[in-house]
Amino acid sequence: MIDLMIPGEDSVPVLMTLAVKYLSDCPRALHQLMEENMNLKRQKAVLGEPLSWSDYMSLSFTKKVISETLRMGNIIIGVMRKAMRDVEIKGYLIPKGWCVFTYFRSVHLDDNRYEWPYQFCPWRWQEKEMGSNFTPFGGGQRLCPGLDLARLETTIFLHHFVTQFRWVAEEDIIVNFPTVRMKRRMPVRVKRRSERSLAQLSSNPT
Ligand code: HEM
Repeated sequence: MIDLMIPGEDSVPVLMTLAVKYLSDCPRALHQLMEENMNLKRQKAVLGEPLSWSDYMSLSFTKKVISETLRMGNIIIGVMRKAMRDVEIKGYLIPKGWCVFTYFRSVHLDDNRYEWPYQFCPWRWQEKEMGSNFTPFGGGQRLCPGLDLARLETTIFLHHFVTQFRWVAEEDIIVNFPTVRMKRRMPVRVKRRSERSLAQLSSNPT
């Protein structure tokens, strides 16, 4: 249990914080995310049903926002491996006993793999599957077992945050070393949406 809690404890809040940061800086993405989630909230209010797994699966733009946040944010910047025997990869020899650091940031922000890599662009995820160019959760035998939970928790957070609150983010910058964090801890002024606007939402589904 401890093994699951320690890696899961910090990474998901960082993912949520970065999503709020990128969305604050990209009003078009925020607007589309809000529309998608407001539509779902309206439907659920009309039907009087709680959120379900299929609702989660239907939030396609929200998924893209999370993928793009993972790509740009690089919450885990890379992973280390030790060669247990001589290994040859694409003509390069990694001798037995050597340690290798695979640096995810260099792949996720490589302009040969992603157009305008420093631009937050959730729409890019419509175009192609990123495959081995996208490894925020690692890969192979040590693939993060919390990857679906991390995405689910972040989706639930974003759904409630954008449908029930408005916010204004203060200026802040992302620090990438030694761990990813916000320099000023990302101060935001949050205001709950009024009861009236939420009531209008449920009485006027269009
Ligand atoms: C944004 C969220 C997360 C990111 C970016 C992330 C990333 C990663 C990465 C890259 C690895 C591979 C480490 C390696 O290969 O050496 C890993 C491993 C691991 N993660 Fe996550 N993780 C996240 C959330 C979580 C959550 C929510 C949990 C648990 C509830 C979790 C549990 C673990 C565990 C137990 C391992 C070790 C797996 C092993 O060594 O076999 N992670 N994670």
